[in-house]
Amino acid sequence: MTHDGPAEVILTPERRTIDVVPDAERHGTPRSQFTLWFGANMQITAIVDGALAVVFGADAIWAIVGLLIGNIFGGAVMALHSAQGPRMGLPQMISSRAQFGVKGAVVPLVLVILMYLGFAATGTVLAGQAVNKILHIDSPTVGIVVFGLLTAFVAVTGYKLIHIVGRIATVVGIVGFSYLAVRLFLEYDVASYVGIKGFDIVTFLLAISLGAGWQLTFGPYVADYSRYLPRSTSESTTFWSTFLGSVIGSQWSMTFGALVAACAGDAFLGNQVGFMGDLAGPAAIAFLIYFVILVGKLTVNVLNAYGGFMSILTTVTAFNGQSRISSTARTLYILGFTAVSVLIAIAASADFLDNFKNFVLVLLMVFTPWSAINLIDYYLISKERIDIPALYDVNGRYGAWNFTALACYAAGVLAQIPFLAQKMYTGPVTDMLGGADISWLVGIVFTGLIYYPLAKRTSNPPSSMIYPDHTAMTDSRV
Ligand SMILES: Nc1ccnc(=O)[nH]1
Repeated sequence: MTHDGPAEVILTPERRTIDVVPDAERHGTPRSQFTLWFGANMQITAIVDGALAVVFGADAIWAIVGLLIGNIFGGAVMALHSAQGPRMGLPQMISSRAQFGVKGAVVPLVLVILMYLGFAATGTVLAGQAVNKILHIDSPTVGIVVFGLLTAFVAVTGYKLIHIVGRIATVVGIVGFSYLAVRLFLEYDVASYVGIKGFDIVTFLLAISLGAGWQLTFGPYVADYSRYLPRSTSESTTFWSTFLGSVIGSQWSMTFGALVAACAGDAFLGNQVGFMGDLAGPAAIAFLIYFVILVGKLTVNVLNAYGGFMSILTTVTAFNGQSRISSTARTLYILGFTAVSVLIAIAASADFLDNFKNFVLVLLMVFTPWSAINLIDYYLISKERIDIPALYDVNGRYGAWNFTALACYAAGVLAQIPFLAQKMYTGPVTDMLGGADISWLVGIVFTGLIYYPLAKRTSNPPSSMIYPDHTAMTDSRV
């Protein structure tokens, strides 16, 4: 385990926001990436995601295989973003200024903020139910507000506490989910519900999309939690610890979800949180399972509040030129974000939430082109050399608006339309493919193919990583 120092250090609110983390503040080991992403994925929404693969028609066995393929593909992309953290020392989204320009990055940022709010609001509804079960309270509002306060507390305290919550979620997740799996096999003749339908390509591809989509939405989060690691931390260790944590955690949850859906279908989908408690059996154990659900949702929702506030700050500072804010302002940003997500959660009817989830999945189409552009520039064009002071300067190397990146981004979003299979719209190519949705793959590949040659010609990367003067950091790789 890494040493984060005494409790008063862990509980002192973090000061850094979107500025570079200097060497003196770097600490920890990549193992923290494993526990954070494992813990954040051992959660009820991942179970629901896995269950959906079966609800939409796949046999549980094929759903599990498809989810695994998707998790591996999407997990590789998200972990490549994470591997940027130690070298840059920057949160994930501000690095997009290197591709899109200081103001141009606002385009993907606004969409990322909407995603953060969407996940925070929907997650808060489920976690609020777990809080209510624990406290024996009926009013949904109480659970939602309590969960919002917990989220804000951890997010304000910041990085060190977030990693500790990740470790707790890892341990309680393993214990709780193992117990539930045993209960599922005791309560249901699981073998008689799986392997009964044959292979079907459309639902198999959907399972892949559900796994990949889940991982890809974590792309905008990841470097936020690897940016304090020592600069000497190897890229491959950061990659693998993030990848394995995220893929194993989500695959575990989704496999469980696919089996639950095969055995219990609607009984689970109609009442996910309550179903888990009932499956747990005796009231005392059900209580512990609600706690496990709460800790898993808290871990991921803290990431929503933390990444959400930094994305809002990155948007605002593109126009007012600041790069640091006071601790009070930082706290207010986080409270503001959490308050809005709580209000949406309270106001939203169950039906609205369903639509909102769909909306969030639609948002996925705007992240795949962002991932492609951010990763291709960082690894293949800039070759891991970023002029960090220029990220905060509209007159710097990256300028205010990078029209090449913005045009490729727009093209990458539009190219996916014929391939979509959403509740609101199904594209013509999707119909030709019999309903199979491969839009996320199109979003990555198409954007990459047009962006690489154009950016290669137009971009102007520095010859080594340039850190701000005040940090006295130099690039050890030149
Ligand atoms: N990207 C995300 C997936 C699931 N839940 C979240 O809160 N966020």
